[in-house]
Amino acid sequence: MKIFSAAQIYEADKITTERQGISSIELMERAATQVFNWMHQRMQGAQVKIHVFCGIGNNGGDGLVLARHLYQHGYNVDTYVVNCSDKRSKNFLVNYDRIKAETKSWPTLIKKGDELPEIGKDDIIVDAIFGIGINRCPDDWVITIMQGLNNAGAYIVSVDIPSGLFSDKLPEKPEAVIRAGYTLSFQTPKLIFFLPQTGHYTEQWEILDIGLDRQYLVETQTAAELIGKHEVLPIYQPREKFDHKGTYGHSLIIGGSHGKIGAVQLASRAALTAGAGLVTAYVPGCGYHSMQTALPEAMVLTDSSEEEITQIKFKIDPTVIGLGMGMGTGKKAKIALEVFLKDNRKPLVIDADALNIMAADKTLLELLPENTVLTPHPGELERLVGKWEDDFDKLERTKAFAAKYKLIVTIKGANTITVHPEKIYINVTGNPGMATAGSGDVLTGIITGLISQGYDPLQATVFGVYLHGTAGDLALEGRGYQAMIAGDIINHIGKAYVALFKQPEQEQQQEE
Ligand SMILES: NC(=O)C1=CN([C@@H]2O[C@H](COP(=O)(O)OP(=O)(O)OC[C@H]3O[C@@H](n4cnc5c(N)ncnc54)[C@H](OP(=O)(O)O)[C@@H]3O)[C@@H](O)[C@H]2O)[C@@H](O)CC1
Ligand SMILES: [K+]
Repeated sequence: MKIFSAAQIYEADKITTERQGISSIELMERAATQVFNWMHQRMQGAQVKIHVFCGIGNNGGDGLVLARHLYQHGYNVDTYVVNCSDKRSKNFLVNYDRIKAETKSWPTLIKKGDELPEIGKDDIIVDAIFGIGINRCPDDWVITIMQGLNNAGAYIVSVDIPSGLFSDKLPEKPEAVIRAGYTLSFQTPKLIFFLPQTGHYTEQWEILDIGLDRQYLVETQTAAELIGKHEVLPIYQPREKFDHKGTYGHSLIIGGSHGKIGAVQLASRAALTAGAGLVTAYVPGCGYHSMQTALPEAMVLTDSSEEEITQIKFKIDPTVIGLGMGMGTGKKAKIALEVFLKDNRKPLVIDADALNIMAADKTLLELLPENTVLTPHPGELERLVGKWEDDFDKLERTKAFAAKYKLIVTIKGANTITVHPEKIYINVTGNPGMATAGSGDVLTGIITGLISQGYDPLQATVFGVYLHGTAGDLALEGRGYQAMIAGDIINHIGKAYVALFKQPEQEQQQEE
C-alpha cells in the first residue's frame, strides 16, 4: 500500500474535487461522514458522552461535521473549538455555521486561560485539533489542553493523525501530541505510524477510504510503501513440476568463529527452509562437526584456521553468498573479507560482524556489487551512516548511504524498513518476541535463500522480511513473546508460505 506524503494528499484533494466535480466542502463531508459511520457502527447509538475537540483548520472542520452527524443521530455529544489561531479555514467556517444551525448553539470555545470541561474516564474524546496542516509547535496553553485530554483517562479517537504530530519531522515537545487509542486516517497510512519515535502516539490505526481520485492514487509514485500480503503475493514465484534442486540455486553462508558457529547454522537452515536448492556453510575448522550434525542437509567447507575465518577460498560456484554472522571483527577476519571482496562478483547479503568491519573501513563498501543487501540492526546502522538526530534523519542518511554505494539496506526493528535509493519499504509483520538472539541470522538466511531461487535482491529483501515477520507471528501462538527463540522462526517459515494463500477466516466460512 502506498504511503503518500502530506503534499501528495493535498494534491490528491485538489485533483479529486476537479475530476469528480465536487467542492472541497463536499469532500470534507464525505471524509468526516466516514468517521461518523465508523463510530456509529461500533457504538450503535450508545449514550456514552462524546467530547469532540476541534481545531480551526480543516481537521477541525472534520470534527464539526462529525459532531453534527453524531448530534443528528441522537448521540450524547459536546463540541468544543480550541481557538488556537484567528485564521479559521473556509471549510471550518462553513461547518461552524452548519453545526450552529443544527444544534441551535455554537460549540464551546476554548481560549487561553480557559479550563478543560469535565471529562469522565468512560467518555470518548474525538481529537480533531490538528491534522496534517500543523506547521509549528502549538502555544503553551494549547499544550496544556492537549495534556488535559491525554490525562483525562477517556478513550481518544484521533481524526486523520494524532494532533501535534508533523508529517516530516519530530514534534519539538513530546507533551504537545495527543496520545490516541485509535487513529482513523484518511485514504493513506501516514509514515509516522511506523517510526519508533512517533508510532507510539497511536495504539491502533485504520484507513478510511474517502474516495480520492483513483487515477491519481494509482499513477503517483510514492517515496514509501507499506508491505503486507497484497504486496508480496505478486512477488512470490511459484514452482514448476519439472524444476529440480539446481533450479533453486546454491547459497553459500560464510561466518562463525569459536563459540559462534550457531549463527551460521541458523542462517544456513533458514536459507534451506526458505527454499534454496543447495546450501554450503563456510566455517572455521571448529565448526565442521557441529554443522554436519545439526544440519545434515547442508554441505560444509572449512577455513584453514580452527578458530576463525582467516581466508575465504572455495572451489564451488554459488548463486549468492550470505556473510558475516558470528565471524568476529579481528584483523584476520578483516583481511579475509577484504581479499574476498576484491575478487567477488556474486550477489551478497551482508550482516553482523562483516557490517562492523566495513563500518570501520568504509573503503570496503566500494567493493560491494551493486544491489548488495545489508541487514543492520540500529547499532550497526549507526556505525555505517553516522549518528542521526531522529527517525526522519535516520531514513535520509540511510537513503543517501544506499544511493552512494548502490545498496539495499534493511533496518531491523519493530517495523523493519528496507531502504532502496528510490523507495523505502515498511514491513507490517513481526512482533517483539522476535527480538531474540539469532533472529537476524535467520533473516539473512531467508534473504540469501530467496536470491538463490531467482528473486532479485530487492524483491528477496522485501519478501524475506515479510516472511520472517510472518513466521515470527505464527510462532507466537505456541510460544508467547518471551519463550520464542530464533529456531522457532525457522520452524514456521513453511507455515508463513502457506499463509500467503490462506483466505481470511470469514470468507472460508461463507464458502462452506
Ligand atoms: N484528502 C484528505 O486527506 C482530506 C483531509 N481533510 C482534513 O484536512 C486536514 C488538513 O487540514 P488543514 O490543511 O486545514 O490543516 P489542519 O491540520 O487542520 O490545521 C492546521 C491549521 O491550523 C493552523 N496551524 C498550524 N499549526 C498551528 C499551531 N501550532 N497552532 C495554531 N495554529 C496552527 C494553520 O493555519 P495558519 O495559522 O498557519 O494559517 C492551519 O490552517 C487533514 O488532516 C484532514 O483532517 C478533509 O477535511 C478532507 C479530505
Ligand atoms: K487530529
